[in-house]
Parts: sequence; structure tokens; C-alpha cells
Amino acid sequence: MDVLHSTSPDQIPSLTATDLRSRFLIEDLFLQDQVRAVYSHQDRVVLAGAVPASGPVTLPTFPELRAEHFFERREGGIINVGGVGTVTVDGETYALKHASCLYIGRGARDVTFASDDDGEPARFYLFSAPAHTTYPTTLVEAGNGTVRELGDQATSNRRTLNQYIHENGVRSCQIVMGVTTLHPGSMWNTMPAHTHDRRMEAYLYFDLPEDARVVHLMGEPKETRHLLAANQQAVISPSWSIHSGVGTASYSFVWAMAGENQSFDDMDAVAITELL
Ligand SMILES: O=C(O)C(=O)C[C@H](O)C(=O)CO
Ligand SMILES: [Zn+2]
Repeated sequence: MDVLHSTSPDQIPSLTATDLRSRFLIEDLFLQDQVRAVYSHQDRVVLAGAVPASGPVTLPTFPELRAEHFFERREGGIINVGGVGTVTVDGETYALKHASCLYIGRGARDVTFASDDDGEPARFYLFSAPAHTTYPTTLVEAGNGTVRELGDQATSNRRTLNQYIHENGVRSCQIVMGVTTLHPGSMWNTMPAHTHDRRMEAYLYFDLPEDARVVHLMGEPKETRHLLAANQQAVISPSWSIHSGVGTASYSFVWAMAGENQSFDDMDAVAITELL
């Protein structure tokens, strides 16, 4: 498990493009037959990728957690960004099609990932945060969350947002999680941009063609930078940073937050004309 320390906004002007990528972009979360995890000191979230290619893989108890099992003091949301697969939690098996979501509550002990078809393995993205109590482990099929239609074709940002884990959906201690899909021909996500000082957020871009990129904007509104993200790469956004991007092709992304509150609409919008 890699550990990513926090970065203060006043460090940003001194960082090179390579420095920015190593602090905020996770390029290789999905490795064949492994569970690869990154511990971020932004609200102590863990981002992990599991790719059961030649057989099932089990979620390890990473020593950095100093826990008996991964979910001893944590909860997690999982979205499958690959082929159809299953997640087995303490003997109960959940089938996850592409873009479906599974919430796992605190206290789960044994978690195993498997693919239905080794030729097209599942790719499970896990976002986990510390939890103070146990909410039930719950599956939500792709598209069955709370749906919001956002943006406009005229500004190239027409998109469908599916909220899965949130205050009025699958309950959790901290995690708010869902998937946004750009409509064909629309490339901009989250523009106008925003920050939310009470929550960090991570974006995992997926369903982006291999030869395409998302130009992801980050940083304080008046000191923005960009990161070029490829398919199935994740960006960590501290609470002081905007998080918005434009693709060279249409794409989807998993957004997931943790922190002080779970109020999706508690965000501070930044007018496009205010960005520098
Ligand atoms: O398309 C969007 O806009 C989003 O999906 C925004 C994210 O959900 C977000 O940043 C929530 O804070
Ligand atoms: Zn946000």
C-alpha cells in the first residue's frame, strides 16, 4: 500500500508537472490479479483497484491499517469499471455488472473479488473511509441511483449523474459516491467548477478510449493547474481544490467523497470568469 501525504495549497506553485502527478494522480490502480491500494491522508481515505484475472483475489489487511481486517474500522464503496464480476462479503455473493455499486459496511471480515469471464475481467474500484458504525452492505445496480441530469449540449457538458451512496440513498458514515456519464459529444465535467471545504473528493475516470485523455483541472480557483489523466486513472482532490475536466472523447467517472458532512449540495461554485 502506498501512502500519499497531504499537500498544502501554498506548495502548489513550486511543484513541477511530475510532482503534481505523483501527489494527486494515481496512474496504476488496476494490476492483473492484485489488489493495489493507496492510503491518502486527505480524510484518511483508501483507494484500491482489484482485477481478478486468472482467479479470485482477496482483499488483504494492509499492515499500514494496523487492523485485524480491512473493514474493522472502515466502510467502502465499490464500483465495477470492467467486465461482469462478483464480490463476496462474509459468504454472501453480490453480482456487479459494469458501473454497478456495492456498499460494504464496517465490520465485514472476508472480501473476495472474482470475474465471470477471465477474458474480460472485472475491475473493481474501492473507495474506503473510516467509519464509526455499521450500515448494511447493499448493492445498487448501474443506473438505479438517484439520477440528476446536468449541463447542456450547447456548452458541451450534458451529463447524467447517478448518486448511489448518499443521504437519501444507500446510507453510510462518511462516503458519498456515484457515477457521472457524459453524453455523446459532451466533454466537460463539473464546469462551472466548485470546491467543498468540508469534504475531499476523488475522481476515477473510466470508459475513456485508450488513446484519449481527460485534462483535469485542479488547484485553488485562482491558482489552477492541470493533470492529464488516462482511462482508469484516479485524481485525489483536497478540499481546497477545484476538480473539473475536459476529455478529448466522452467518458464516465466515479466520484467519491468523505469528510465533515455528506451534503452533496454543500459546495462553493466558482464562476468560470473567476478561474485563473
Ligand atoms: O458532473 C458533475 O458535475 C459531477 O459529477 C460532480 C461531482 O459529483 C462532484 O464534484 C460532487 O461534489
Ligand atoms: Zn465536488
